[in-house]
Amino acid sequence: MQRSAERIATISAHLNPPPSSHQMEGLSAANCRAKGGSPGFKVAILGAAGGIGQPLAMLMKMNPLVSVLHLYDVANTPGVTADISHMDTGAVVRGFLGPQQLEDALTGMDLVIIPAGVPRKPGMTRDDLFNINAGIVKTLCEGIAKCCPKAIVNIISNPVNSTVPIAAEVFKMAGTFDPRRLLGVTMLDVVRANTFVAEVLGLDPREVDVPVVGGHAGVTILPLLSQIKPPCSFTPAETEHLTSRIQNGGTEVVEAKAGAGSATLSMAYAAVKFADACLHGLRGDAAIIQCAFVSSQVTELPFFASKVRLGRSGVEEIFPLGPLNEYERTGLEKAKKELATSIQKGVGFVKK
Ligand SMILES: NC(=O)c1ccc[n+]([C@@H]2O[C@H](COP(=O)([O-])OP(=O)(O)OC[C@H]3O[C@@H](n4cnc5c(N)ncnc54)[C@H](O)[C@@H]3O)[C@@H](O)[C@H]2O)c1
Ligand SMILES: O=C(O)C[C@H](O)C(=O)O
Repeated sequence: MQRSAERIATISAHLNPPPSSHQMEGLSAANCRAKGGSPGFKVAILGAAGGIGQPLAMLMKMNPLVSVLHLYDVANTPGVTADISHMDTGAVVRGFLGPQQLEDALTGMDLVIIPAGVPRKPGMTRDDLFNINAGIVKTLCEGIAKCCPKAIVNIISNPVNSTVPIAAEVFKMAGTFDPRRLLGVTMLDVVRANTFVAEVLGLDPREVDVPVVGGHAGVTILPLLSQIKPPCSFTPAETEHLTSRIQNGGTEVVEAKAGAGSATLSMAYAAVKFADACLHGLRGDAAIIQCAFVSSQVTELPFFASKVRLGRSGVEEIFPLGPLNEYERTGLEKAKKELATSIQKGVGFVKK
């Protein structure tokens, strides 16, 4: 009897939260279970109400490794949180709205995923987003440095080639920078590469593994077709076609969406695939290897995307590029030139 009265009180509190309540929570019973310490990781999504954020939030709510899911945005989080929280999966969902709730959103998080910021429209480069997104990423990373400095951070906001260096500078200034824990998400390039190569080879894309190195914009996206699994050779025309399609995959979507934004659904899929790999690494699973844009000594540049092994501390090993053919060596030089400028632009933004 007592228990049932308590339940009714809990449900009623959920339906009529006190006006001062600043958090939007999912089902109260689930909250009790989380307070009791259910296994799993605490994940925050910053920019959770956006085109990427919403499907990403939905897919993370379905991930059995997630026990608590914090959804932060400057708009629309109450609706997204209420909606996602009705899914009958284990993770407890809480919503946070606006800068005054950023610290609560971040405190205690193991993994923070950042898709906050504006997307491209046709005719724009990713670098054209810098003026708006640089400041957004800087502010969010200042919050991370303060509230969850040990969290793994996955940066999706473009231009990734500059926003990752921005994040690194913010963390350095705060004295919290751990290069193993900061990762730019280039997974969508790998997802596209696997798909497009599988199309040409007539294979199931799940059987194809294409390393994509460099960065995440135009010529900085460098697929290493000479290293694909299963091993396969391409004609020069096939190599040219595939490389160009992989490098311009983002633009293909931006043009098809005709002003309504850039890739959101395939990006949410890629972001979850990558976040899931980070969580498996955190759990201590063996041989978790993905491509990511990280602080690196693989080239002379301070950041570079290549294959990395993920573990309990984040990036535990960065693999060398391996043997490149002449086409790839030429591509690498072009990629490094553009990357150097984008990295410097990000560093300069924080240092100015
Ligand atoms: N890394 C990649 O492979 C990849 C792929 C696709 C898109 N992107 C990038 O991801 C970003 C988001 O794309 P989208 O399509 O979801 O855009 P969107 O406009 O649909 O959503 C962005 C969300 O960010 C929120 N936001 C804005 N300022 C914020 C702040 N200060 N704090 C928290 N949230 C804030 C907005 O309210 C919005 O809900 C863009 O920069 C886009 O270029 C990257
Ligand atoms: O192309 C964009 O602007 C978004 C994203 O970087 C992508 O590769 O789809």
